[in-house]
Amino acid sequence: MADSTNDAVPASSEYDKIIAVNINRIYKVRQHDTEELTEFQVLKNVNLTVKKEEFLVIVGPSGCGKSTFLDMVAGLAQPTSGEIYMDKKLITGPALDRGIVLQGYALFPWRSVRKNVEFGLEIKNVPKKERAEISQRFIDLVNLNGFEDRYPHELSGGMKQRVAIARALAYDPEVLLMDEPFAAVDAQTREVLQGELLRIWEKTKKTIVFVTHSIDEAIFLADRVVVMASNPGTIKDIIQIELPRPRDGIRASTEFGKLRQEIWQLLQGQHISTEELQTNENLHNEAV
Ligand SMILES: Nc1ncnc2c1ncn2[C@@H]1O[C@H](COP(=O)(O)OP(=O)(O)OP(=O)(O)O)[C@@H](O)[C@H]1O
Repeated sequence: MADSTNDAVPASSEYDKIIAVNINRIYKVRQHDTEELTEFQVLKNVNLTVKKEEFLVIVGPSGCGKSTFLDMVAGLAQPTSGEIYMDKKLITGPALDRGIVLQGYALFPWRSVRKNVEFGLEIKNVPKKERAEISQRFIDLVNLNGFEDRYPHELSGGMKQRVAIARALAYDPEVLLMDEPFAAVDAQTREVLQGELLRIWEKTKKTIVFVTHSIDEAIFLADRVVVMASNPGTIKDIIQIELPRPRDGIRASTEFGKLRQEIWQLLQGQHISTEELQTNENLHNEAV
């Protein structure tokens, strides 16, 4: 579905890419015992601006509405009230200007790596020769050179996720929407993919909205981290991540530790001391 212009576009600067205004999402849920329909508010008054070429990461407790919000930016779901604009145009449905990378890869099992990456280009009617050139460029970019003719079941989890990223990038969307894309891979592969994603982002200058449960992943990747609270889903705070880039080796720094503690406290809604933080080794990459 195409996006349409809207008279009531909110004031925005030339640096704004996506603007969400007063987003509310209410589901009607049937009670098992009485069969009555009750309202369940998932998102309440969410206002958020994503800047052009920004890497924005959203963290928050399970069920706070992160995926719901991302689905709305993708145009796959509609708010009950409120609007989301991209480049001052109201988002009313999905379009190729927004690429989506989900947890669990969602590759086409009957298509080879090359054919998966070419999918969006086929929809855009890009001629065959050009398609082959573009797909090869993105296969190389995600370090899958030599695997072009493999099928998804012949790849590791990390490789499948690389294909999903290459597929989303190949048709050149302006915005990349990523919903826990690395949740299904092992910790080591996850760090490799995070590094690769940053390298690709710096090279391609996309605007990225990325959802994760991992505080470390959020800090490592983001320009800003949006911390959400649940019941109903609201934005609790937005933390600017001013760590220098490139960020290789940054996880061990004091600044990184401070940010980890700050976000952890926000998510817990309570104060915990540095000592407590350090004694909990699992906290590093723990799901929130
Ligand atoms: N179609 C639906 N009908 C009713 N409730 C729904 C529906 N879809 C989602 N929800 C509810 O909305 C809430 C938010 O879901 P959402 O998947 O956006 O949360 P999330 O923050 O992404 O969670 P997680 O981190 O666990 O993936 C959840 O409580 C979920 O049960």
